[in-house]
Amino acid sequence: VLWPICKFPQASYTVEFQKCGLPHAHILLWLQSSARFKTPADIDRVVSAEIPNKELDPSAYEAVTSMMMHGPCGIGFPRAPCMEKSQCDKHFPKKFCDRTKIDERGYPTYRRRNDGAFCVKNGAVLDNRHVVPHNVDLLIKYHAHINVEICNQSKAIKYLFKYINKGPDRARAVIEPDRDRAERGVDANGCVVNEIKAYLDCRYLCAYESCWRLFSFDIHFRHPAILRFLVHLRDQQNVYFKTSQSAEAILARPDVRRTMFTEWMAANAKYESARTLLYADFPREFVWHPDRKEIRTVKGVLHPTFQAACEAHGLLGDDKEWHAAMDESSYAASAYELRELFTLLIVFCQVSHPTNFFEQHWAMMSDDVEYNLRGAMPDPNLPIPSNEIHNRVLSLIGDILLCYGTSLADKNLHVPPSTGGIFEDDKLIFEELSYNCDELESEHAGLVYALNPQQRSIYEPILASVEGGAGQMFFVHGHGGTGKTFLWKTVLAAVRLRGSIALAVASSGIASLLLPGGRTAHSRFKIPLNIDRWSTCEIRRGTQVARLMQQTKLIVWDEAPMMNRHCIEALDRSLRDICGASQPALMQLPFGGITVVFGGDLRQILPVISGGSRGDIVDSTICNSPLWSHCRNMHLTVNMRVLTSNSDNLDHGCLASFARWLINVGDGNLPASPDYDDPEGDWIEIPTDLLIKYSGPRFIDCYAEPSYLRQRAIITPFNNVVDQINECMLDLMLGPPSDYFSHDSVSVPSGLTSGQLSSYPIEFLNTITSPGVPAHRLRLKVGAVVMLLRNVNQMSGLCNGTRLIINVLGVNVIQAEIISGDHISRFTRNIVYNEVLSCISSYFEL
Ligand SMILES: Nc1ncnc2c1ncn2[C@@H]1O[C@H](COP(=O)(O)OP(=O)(O)OP(=O)(O)O)[C@@H](O)[C@H]1O
Repeated sequence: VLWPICKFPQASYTVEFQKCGLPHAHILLWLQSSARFKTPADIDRVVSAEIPNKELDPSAYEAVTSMMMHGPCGIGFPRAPCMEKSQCDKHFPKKFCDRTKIDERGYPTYRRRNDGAFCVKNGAVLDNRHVVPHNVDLLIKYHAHINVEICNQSKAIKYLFKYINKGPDRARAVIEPDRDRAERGVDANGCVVNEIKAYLDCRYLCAYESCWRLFSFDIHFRHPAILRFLVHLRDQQNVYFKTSQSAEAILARPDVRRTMFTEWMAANAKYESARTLLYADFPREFVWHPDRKEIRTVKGVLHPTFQAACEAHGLLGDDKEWHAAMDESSYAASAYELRELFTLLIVFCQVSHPTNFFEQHWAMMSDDVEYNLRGAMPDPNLPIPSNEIHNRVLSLIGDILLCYGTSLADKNLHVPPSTGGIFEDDKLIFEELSYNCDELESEHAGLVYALNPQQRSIYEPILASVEGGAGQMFFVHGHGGTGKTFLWKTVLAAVRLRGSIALAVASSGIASLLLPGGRTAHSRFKIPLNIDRWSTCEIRRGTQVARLMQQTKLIVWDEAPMMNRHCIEALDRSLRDICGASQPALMQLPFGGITVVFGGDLRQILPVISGGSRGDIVDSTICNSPLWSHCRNMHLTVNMRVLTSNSDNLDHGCLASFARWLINVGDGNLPASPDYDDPEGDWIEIPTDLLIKYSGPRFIDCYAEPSYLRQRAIITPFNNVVDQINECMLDLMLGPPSDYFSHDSVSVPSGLTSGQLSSYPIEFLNTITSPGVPAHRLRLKVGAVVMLLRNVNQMSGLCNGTRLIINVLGVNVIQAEIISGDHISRFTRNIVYNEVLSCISSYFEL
């Protein structure tokens, strides 16, 4: 039993330990810090760790030696209950000590003089080193083992509270048998009523807690409560702000104009009774809520309820936000854009009632559908049943969902009856076979003609493998600019113009945009995000994706070295299974007999293994996969980027030397600079002739021009520096900023109980920053450059790395223009704040 006494020695309560049947209860008294315990001598008066003098006080000697001697334990007494791994877990015997001391942490070391005092217990001689700290008067009065400790400084006081709230070590639980129902009362609904049990069904308070409450001890308090009354001259109140905030944003804050003092004046004007009170007396009848003055005011509008204010902030976690996004977009967006936005919301934004959501908005997504149906009818004036249009919109949304690798059924949307169109059930195959063969032919002819000898020596065996059905596996090594993408385009065109299916994938979204018909490997093959050596792709036999795989003749996988080998092995397992379903012999072949070409530069980014060591990273690369032994390695070494660059602005000699220098960096051939004697890093000096000296126009004069922004970027390795640069650049731009806030919650299926959940309050979640996820507050302005951090829609060029310029900042929707990749100048409306907008990183360029 551990018991705190706060007012010792005038403890006003009487706890009769012996009556409790605990004559030798182990009681720990923590003596609260007070003026009495300022010096070691004060402590010595109350707590002792020494054997009293038998001659002077026999009863004290008797009490201490019978109850407060620890042990014997240690050598010769290994079975003592305190012994753990040959050591006493209470650290007895203690050291002799001439006087009581309190260490800097607030823990006391009691006086244990080496004065020859001893007693004999269980045949062992024990001296002052074995005395448990005690108070002699308490021992004599209660005749119980009462361990007394001084809780002398605030650092140690936490124990006082810890022990109170710790609860008992033991509890008794009773499992009652289900007695005969007849003995019990049954209410009108047939439910058993056990009045006695219901009466006794009370909250359990442990002994410590109940005593703590009975004695009304404070847990904490501050006395006296002090509130500083603000006084200032008219419009001369202090305004606190961060240097990074713009003047407009500061002035828009309601707390800037309304202070405690101005509101006192306002209350005087409004309430008769207030005029009788002095400022200092005001709190007796009025309450000042420092936080309430602004919480209901959003962008200068005072909302009637907190809920309305939350809604205006877009903080409500129901579908309202998505409905509002659709409504907001409907004023300016076309039906086609609205369908894309709708699909985006369904895929990324966890809409809770997809069917309701669709039913409420399908009409606004149907303008062009009705127009097209009428155009196809012999008499355009005939009425079209709304059911027909409804289903047509659904089916168009189904087509977009397919591009995201999902379907109407997967998203709990109604599946309309089939219209019986060609390839209705195999849209993915149809899509892959619908390339324009004439265009492909002329493109291919030009590309093949231009191939350099190295590229040709790779192109031919790949085509031979595809045409002969040999199902070979290739790996094409090549540094940046050696013409890998050029080669992929040639090979893909060659296979596709023959009417065969060739799938182009890349490990990253931005690289996939460079390939014709390119997708990320994860989305194309449904590779699970949590991957291990036993994973398989989430492609079921008999599905559209599975049928597409069975028809595929070639897979080109760019930037393969940055993919964990388990992803590649998962694809191998899945393709063996899917292709082997129709021809069992294919199960024995890598990738089910499909020719697969991997490409990349092993010196570039390797797979990211969170918390992994260098060895883990190397182990996860493709060349350590068992599949590697099947791989035919080919090399591209001629830097075509240097050879073919025909820009007048570029000095070819400089470009070539830069390319050579870059290869040397990658190969580790450059010595660390003698100027930077840094044992941690490998510092390499960039030759001054490779540095570009900037002498162009200023950012503030040109930032409205997309072509200016497209060619410029600031790259820094740390997110906090990015944030600082963003703030600085945003301030340089004209116009008011808009703030968008993320909406974070703890994922409940992660095994947390509700108690554990409450230890992750929203405020805490909002402070968490992690790589790849922007901060809780995203500040944007029209004209700002942002970069997408997720693959939102690769077909539209919206993927991880796509840069856009903000054109319109709505409440729920942002309209932006793409400024990088092949989809430049495409307007996109389908970026909606909350989960999806959280994939945007504010990103500026000079
Ligand atoms: N055989 C060729 N004839 C003419 N131009 C070529 C040839 N091969 C490549 N190029 C050109 O060289 C440049 C670099 O080629 P490409 O982008 O294919 O290289 P890469 O290896 O994919 O580079 P990175 O790894 O940096 O993406 C491109 O402009 C491309 O058009």
